[in-house]
Amino acid sequence: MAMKITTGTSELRDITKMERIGVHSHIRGLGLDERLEPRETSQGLVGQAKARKAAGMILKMVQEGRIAGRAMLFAGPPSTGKTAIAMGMAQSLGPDVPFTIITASEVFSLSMSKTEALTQAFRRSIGVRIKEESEIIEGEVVEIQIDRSLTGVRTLSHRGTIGLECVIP
Ligand SMILES: Nc1ncnc2c1ncn2[C@@H]1O[C@H](COP(=O)(O)OP(=O)(O)OP(=O)(O)O)[C@@H](O)[C@H]1O
Repeated sequence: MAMKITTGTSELRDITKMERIGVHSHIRGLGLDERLEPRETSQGLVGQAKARKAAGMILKMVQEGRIAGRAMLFAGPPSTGKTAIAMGMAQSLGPDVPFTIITASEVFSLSMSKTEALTQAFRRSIGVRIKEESEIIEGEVVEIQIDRSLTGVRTLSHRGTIGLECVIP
């Protein structure tokens, strides 16, 4: 796929997000058995047995509703699987649990305030589904009446009425 790289901030941000999704797209869970023991290779993860088991124990407490609103800190050298295990936890919690990545450089960006960056990340994380319902009235327009002021003075806003001939089932 061709990608255009310009100095525009939004385009650069999109590419970063796509790359991050790509490098972890093989992860579908923590790869644990029913006793929370890590399978050697499972759900896209391999090795890191102790870390996966520890993450699985926390995950079980979350699933059972025993902990909520807490944070986990993953520490370790670069590229050792911290993000991968966090992604595995989110995947195990199901499709309704969004995985949101936010980098320090986004929070300290010059183009956006810290509050705005954090607000956007929270909005992505809470995964609110907005359902909008609207009533549609179908019919044939039989009359259009625009109300004009009696003095003849033009105003910016006009009120009017549209008459519809409808068939009500
Ligand atoms: N145990 C694992 N099994 C399979 N793939 C893994 C495992 N650990 C890491 N990876 C993959 O290796 C790459 C680097 O891992 P990841 O980005 O999770 O490391 P990190 O510790 O979060 O790095 P950084 O500190 O630089 O952010 C990613 O593509 C990730 O999916």
